[in-house]
Amino acid sequence: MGYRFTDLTAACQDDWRAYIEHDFVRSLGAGTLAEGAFRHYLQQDYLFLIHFARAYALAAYKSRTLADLRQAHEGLKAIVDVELGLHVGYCREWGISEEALASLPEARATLAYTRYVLDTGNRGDLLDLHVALAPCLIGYGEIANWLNGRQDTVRGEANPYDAWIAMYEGEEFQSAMRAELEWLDARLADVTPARFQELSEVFRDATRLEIDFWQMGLDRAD
Ligand SMILES: Cc1ncc(C[n+]2csc(CCO)c2C)c(N)n1
Repeated sequence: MGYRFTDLTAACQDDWRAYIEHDFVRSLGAGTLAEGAFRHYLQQDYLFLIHFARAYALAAYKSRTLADLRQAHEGLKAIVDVELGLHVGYCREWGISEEALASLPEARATLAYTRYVLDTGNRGDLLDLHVALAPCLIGYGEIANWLNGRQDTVRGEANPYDAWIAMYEGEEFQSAMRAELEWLDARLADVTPARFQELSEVFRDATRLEIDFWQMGLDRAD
């Protein structure tokens, strides 16, 4: 007992590194990622964000305390009122119109990942749901930090993907990531070994689905 978030990553170290250090991430950092792959990723990420908002709504439903209900409400508001708008604007800069986004077919990797998260939350409790969301919420912050520590990463105008890195290294995102880490550390502190085992499986599966999401971008898979 006395678990914390880092025990989840330690329990699936190979999958976690394969997610953080994926070829999509490396080439994005180096500025060599094919633009078509990035566009495909951005389009599917729009659908991902919509389902992610639904996951926050589910977190609200699963909340037993007012503090947890408020946290879920804030997450839902942030996505619906701010982040989806920013995403649509960013897509426009990449030549993807809002109309195109509205009629996108959903790729299998998007479908699998988002519905897995929602099913995990439905079947389990709020902690299951947060653990299923953790590779997304904490992984992207870790990815930005990992990229920043690499020699091969190109920053500034020389990298067409610089704005993407800047968003996830930014203080606003990094502080949301730290808050999520604290929330998880507090709850993991008193789970039993059997419960930790269940949660590790959820975390590993969600991490593998993040790997598939990167690969979908690279392969432009539908
Ligand atoms: C496949 C995929 N995984 C994770 C993120 C990152 N992300 C999505 S929503 C959110 C937090 C809500 O503010 C974060 C960090 C992404 N964009 N796409």
